[in-house]
Amino acid sequence: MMLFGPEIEPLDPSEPGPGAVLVPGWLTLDQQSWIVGRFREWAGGPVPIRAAKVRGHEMSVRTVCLGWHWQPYKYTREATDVNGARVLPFPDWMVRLGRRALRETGYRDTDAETYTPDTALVNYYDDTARMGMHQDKDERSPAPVVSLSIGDACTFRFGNTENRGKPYTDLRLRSGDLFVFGGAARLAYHGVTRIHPGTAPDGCGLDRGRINITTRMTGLTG
Ligand SMILES: O=C(O)CCC(=O)C(=O)O
Ligand SMILES: [Fe+2]
Repeated sequence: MMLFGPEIEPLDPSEPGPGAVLVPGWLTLDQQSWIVGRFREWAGGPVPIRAAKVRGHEMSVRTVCLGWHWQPYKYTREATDVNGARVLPFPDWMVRLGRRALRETGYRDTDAETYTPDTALVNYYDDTARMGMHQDKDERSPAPVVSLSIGDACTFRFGNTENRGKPYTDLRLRSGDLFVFGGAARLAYHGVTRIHPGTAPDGCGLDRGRINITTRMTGLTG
């Protein structure tokens, strides 16, 4: 396992790079299954989970948002591309979790304490879902993205900030893993090339598929 913070030199070119930190098994099984319970509530609405449409094509991933609603390629309070309802508020426990994530991945205390994520994209992947290489760049704040994974493992491709291609590193994100990307890695291209069905651990709360939660600071007001 490799663990380094944004202020530390990259350890090895095969590692994701400065600002990107993977912490395997960060969430306990109890925490994972509790979060899956919350996911089932969020998925029901007021804005039900849906596949966002990119240039007329539905994504294979289905997403429900908290705090701000993301649609290609903007954030709004109301899900104008779904049913017009206002999204659920961003939960306080997720702010605390995000701050702890930064503290425990080598971010400076001041960065961790001021981290106030105000949106979460909660993605559900079935066996065949994927996510193409992209940057998370609809946020105006440079604050890190905190990513939590539950359920089946995936191959997560973490690339460079210039383009979708090489160099990139293929990582395995498993149930309970924390991945943080900020600093020099904040605008790195990344995607999910495949799900590994049947790899969810007993007790994580999910029998099939994968949940990924990313918390972000939009930098928006209103
Ligand atoms: O599922 C993942 O691990 C990544 C999700 C992602 O990149 C996103 O929601 O923007
Ligand atoms: Fe992303």
